[in-house]
Amino acid sequence: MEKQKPRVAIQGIKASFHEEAAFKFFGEDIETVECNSFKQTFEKLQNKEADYVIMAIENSIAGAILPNYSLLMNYNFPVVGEVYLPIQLHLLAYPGVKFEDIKVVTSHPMALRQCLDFFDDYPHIKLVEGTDTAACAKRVHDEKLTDTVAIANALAAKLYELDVLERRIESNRTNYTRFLILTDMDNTEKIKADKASLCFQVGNQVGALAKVLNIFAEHDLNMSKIQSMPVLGKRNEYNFYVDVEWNEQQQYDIAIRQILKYTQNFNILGEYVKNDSPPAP
Ligand SMILES: O=C(O)C(=O)Cc1ccccc1
Repeated sequence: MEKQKPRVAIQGIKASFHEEAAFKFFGEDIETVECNSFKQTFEKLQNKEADYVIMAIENSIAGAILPNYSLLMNYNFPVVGEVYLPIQLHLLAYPGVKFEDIKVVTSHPMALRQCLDFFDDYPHIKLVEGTDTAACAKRVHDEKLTDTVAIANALAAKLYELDVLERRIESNRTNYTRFLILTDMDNTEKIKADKASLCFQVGNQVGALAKVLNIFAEHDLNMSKIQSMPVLGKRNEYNFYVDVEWNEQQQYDIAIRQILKYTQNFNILGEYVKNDSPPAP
C-alpha cells in the first residue's frame, strides 16, 4: 500500500522559505498546506486538515518571532523537531526585465530588512512589503510586472518562472532561520530526544530564576535559548521559554523533577532530536 504523504501546514505559499524548510526536514515528498497566517496553520492541525505545522521561531538577524511563542503555549501541540535553514535571497525579475527597469522591490519584511545594504546604492528603488517571499514572486509572474522585482529563493524563481537578476543580495551571509515542527498528540513517535523546549513562570523574588538555571547547570544541561514574554494582563509576570540540550537522558529527567518544585505553570512544549545550526562560514 502506498504511504500517505505527510500534510505540512505552512504560513505562506509554495516555494516560500517555510516550504523550503519543510523540504529540508521531511524531504520533498510532502503535501504542502498553504495558510494565510500562523494561527491558521494551527487551526488546520486542530481540524485534522494537516499532520504537521512548520513555523519560524527565530532568525539570526531579526531575532525571535515573539507572537509565535504565544501560539506554542496557547495551542499546546507538541514540538517534535527543529530545522535550521540558511536564508539565501535572490533578486527575481519577469523574463526580459533589466536592472535599469526596476522601480519597486517587494518581499517579506524580514527578507527586505536583510537586503537593505544592497539597496543603499539604489535609493530610487521603492521597497514594498508583501505577505511572503513566494507570494511576491508569484505576483511578479501573474501580473507580468516589468518595473517590480521580488526578493525570494531559488525555488520561487523556478516555480514562478522568473529570472535571477542578482544572486545572494543578503547583507549577512550567516543568515539562518530556526523553524519548529509540531504535530498533534495522536501521531507522536517515541524518539530518543536530546533537546527540549520548556515554558514556566517563577515567583517575582530574589534568585527565583537563578535557582532554576542552576539546576540545569548542576545536571549538565546546556541552555541553548531563553526568551521571556509578559503574561497577558499580569504586571511583572513572565513566561520563560527555555531550550535545553543534554547527553544523559537521566540527568534531564532528574533536573525536570527538581525544577517542578521551583516553577509555576511548568510545561514541556516538546522533546525532540537536536538539529545543529549551520557552522559559521
Ligand atoms: O516569506 C517567506 O518565504 C517565509 O517563509 C517567511 C520568511 C521570510 C524570510 C526568512 C525566513 C522566513
